[in-house]
Amino acid sequence: LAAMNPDICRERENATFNTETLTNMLDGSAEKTRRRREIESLVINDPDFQHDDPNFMSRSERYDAAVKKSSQMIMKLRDYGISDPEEIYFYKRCVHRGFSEPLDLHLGMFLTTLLNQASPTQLDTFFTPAWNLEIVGTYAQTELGHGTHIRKLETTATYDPSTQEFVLNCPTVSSIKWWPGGLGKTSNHAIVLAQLYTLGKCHGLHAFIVPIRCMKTHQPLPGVTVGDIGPKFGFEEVDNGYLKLENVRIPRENMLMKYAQVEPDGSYLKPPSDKLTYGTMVFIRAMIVGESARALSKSCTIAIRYSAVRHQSELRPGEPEPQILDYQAQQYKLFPLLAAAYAFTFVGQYMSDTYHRITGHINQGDFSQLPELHALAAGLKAFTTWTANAGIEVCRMACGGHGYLCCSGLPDIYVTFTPTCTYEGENTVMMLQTARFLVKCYRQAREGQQLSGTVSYLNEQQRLQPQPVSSRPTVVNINDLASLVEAYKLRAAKLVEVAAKSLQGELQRSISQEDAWNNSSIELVRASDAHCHYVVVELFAAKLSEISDTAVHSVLNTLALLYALHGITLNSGDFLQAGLLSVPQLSQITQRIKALLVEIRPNAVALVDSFDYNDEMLNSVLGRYDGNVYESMFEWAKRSPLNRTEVHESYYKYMKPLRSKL
Ligand SMILES: CC(C)(COP(=O)(O)OP(=O)(O)OC[C@H]1O[C@@H](n2cnc3c(N)ncnc32)[C@H](O)[C@@H]1OP(=O)(O)O)[C@@H](O)C(=O)NCCC(=O)NCCSC(=O)CCCC(=O)O
Ligand SMILES: Cc1cc2nc3c(=O)[nH]c(=O)nc-3n(C[C@H](O)[C@H](O)[C@H](O)COP(=O)(O)OP(=O)(O)OC[C@H]3O[C@@H](n4cnc5c(N)ncnc54)[C@H](O)[C@@H]3O)c2cc1C
Repeated sequence: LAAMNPDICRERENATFNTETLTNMLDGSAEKTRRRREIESLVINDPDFQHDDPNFMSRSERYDAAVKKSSQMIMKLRDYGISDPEEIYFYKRCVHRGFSEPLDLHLGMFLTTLLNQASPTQLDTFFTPAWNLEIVGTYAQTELGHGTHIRKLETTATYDPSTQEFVLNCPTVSSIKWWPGGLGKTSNHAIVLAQLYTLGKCHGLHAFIVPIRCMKTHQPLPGVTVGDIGPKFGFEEVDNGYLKLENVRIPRENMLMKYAQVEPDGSYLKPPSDKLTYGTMVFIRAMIVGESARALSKSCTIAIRYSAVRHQSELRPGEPEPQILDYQAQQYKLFPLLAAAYAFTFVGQYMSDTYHRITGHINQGDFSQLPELHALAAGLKAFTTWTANAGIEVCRMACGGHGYLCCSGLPDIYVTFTPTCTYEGENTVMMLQTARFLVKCYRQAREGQQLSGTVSYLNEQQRLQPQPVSSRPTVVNINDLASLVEAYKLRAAKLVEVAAKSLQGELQRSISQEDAWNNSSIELVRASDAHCHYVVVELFAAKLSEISDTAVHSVLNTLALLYALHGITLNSGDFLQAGLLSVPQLSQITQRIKALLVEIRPNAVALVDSFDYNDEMLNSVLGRYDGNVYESMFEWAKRSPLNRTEVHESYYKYMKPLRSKL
């Protein structure tokens, strides 16, 4: 075993807090950390789950290996008796080393949609076979022609009372289902979102369970055309698919009927809210917030550990080359992202808790908090994925040339993560959904209604009217987190007002609501962004009050300040325009940020160690815990398929004959 790299050892000795304490806090408790590690080691020490480097495999081999692992995983989860959803998730994440896999849609959306939208009788019929993987399903909503605007989806489900069946059709090319994960080759069922027609009337989008492949032979059923949509930017393990349905008949009982219903004679019973069909999307959006934290914390782990062992250039003439982590510019790239990774971890926990709390109420028949849940999940999904997406690239480039190698792990993190900005609701579209809610709340507050929850700040609109800077004694205290939270709140209030006024102004030019909305999109997206930014800063600050360990508290407080101040510098125009900040304060903030970078420097490696990514999970030669990067890069390169022979066959086929001809 090679010795630990001395630079990275020194980093760990210099930390001012106990890594394990922080890891326990991130997991929820010491017991939870123990259990997570136990589950991870079950996978890592399992010979069936030895991980061949996918970079040296073809797409078909990667799909094959992923299906093999998933099948074994299901057996082993049974054998070990792991049934807690969180524990299943740890196990699964470790089995697939963070890659997406063909059963993702079955586990994440097919089962979830059944649980939330099937009637009790339907659950009896479908859930157990689906849980036992006899039924393997996907969530088939998006079509070639429409992903965002789902009201315009064209697939139809027409009720035939004479046989008590629905007849499904994709009548046009643009109505072919396109994208669903696991649809191409893996699934034998799909939850298909289709326009419901009964007794000659269209009732909009509803969910149907459609068998697509024979349960015995796995051949496509009559009327079903199904396949893989081809190679993508990433997601190579996943058979995202197409599906064309032609006069496919399913029993009446296959429409999910917990809320809306079609009776045997074809009469239609309305759901209590027509947005309940969209529930699974809200769930996944809420979960994606935590994924943003993971993608960013992994990338920071790689870039910061590597920056601690990499030496380059001269800082002072004649002295040894410094660790690149000692360059202020390097710290300025990485530490704000590290702070964001922590912020998003806490926001992810909050979003998951909030989802479960409000879904609990919905299951009791109380739908009152659904609009806020939707607005929050949509906005935070967009806000955190945008930041993490850009941040992964910053981390990769901060590793110089070696970041471009697949063995750095960063390209895979990027291509796996970047579609979160698009799927489950395109980010701009999601921001506009949040804005719709914010503008509505703003108007309600204006009319004197008392708002609660994350938008309660809009109640204070009168008090919030920004005054000229000169008439205020102090604007914001840049050393005080509570004061920064307040500034973010005021900025959000201001930008919501700007957006609402833009709408109002447009309407006064007597154009339609819809055109006014389109002409105000820039302001609307910015309002949502500011609202989400406020929520994130607020939650980070709130988290600090829960931390009892003083050393951990101190280092997280530094990170929270950095997160808040860095966000102000990125959006300084807003804060200046709103009169929340003075010009001299801007340069004070830069000075303060520099001081915070210096404070964080000795703890940087310990802060990424606390995320506790096992080397097997991180899958990065640059991010190795022991810091021995060059040796393992050289070993990895030797395994490149091009190196299987000393002389490649192309030499004999092309170069050698060419030489004799010239
Ligand atoms: C953009 C919208 C939201 C627009 O919907 P619409 O019905 O036309 O709505 P509107 O007229 O703008 O608003 C009407 C109203 O509906 C509300 N609403 C909208 N969505 C929800 C929701 N989920 N929960 C609760 N409420 C919702 C809106 O807030 C509006 O409310 P309001 O009228 O203002 O009171 C919708 O079409 C949509 O959600 N599009 C995005 C599609 C999407 O997310 N697809 C995901 C496919 S699955 C996938 O990508 C899986 C990948 C996973 C993987 O591979 O791992
Ligand atoms: C890897 C991957 C996996 C997927 N898995 C699934 C799956 O399992 N099941 C499934 O059903 N779908 C799946 N999808 C599809 C995905 O949900 C859609 O691609 C997504 O919802 C975006 O819709 P779109 O492709 O129609 O984009 P478009 O809506 O065409 O977006 C294109 C551009 O138009 C803009 N735009 C659109 N509407 C508006 C508006 N109202 N206002 C302002 N701007 C607008 C967008 O901001 C964007 O810039 C997957 C997609 C990917 C990439």
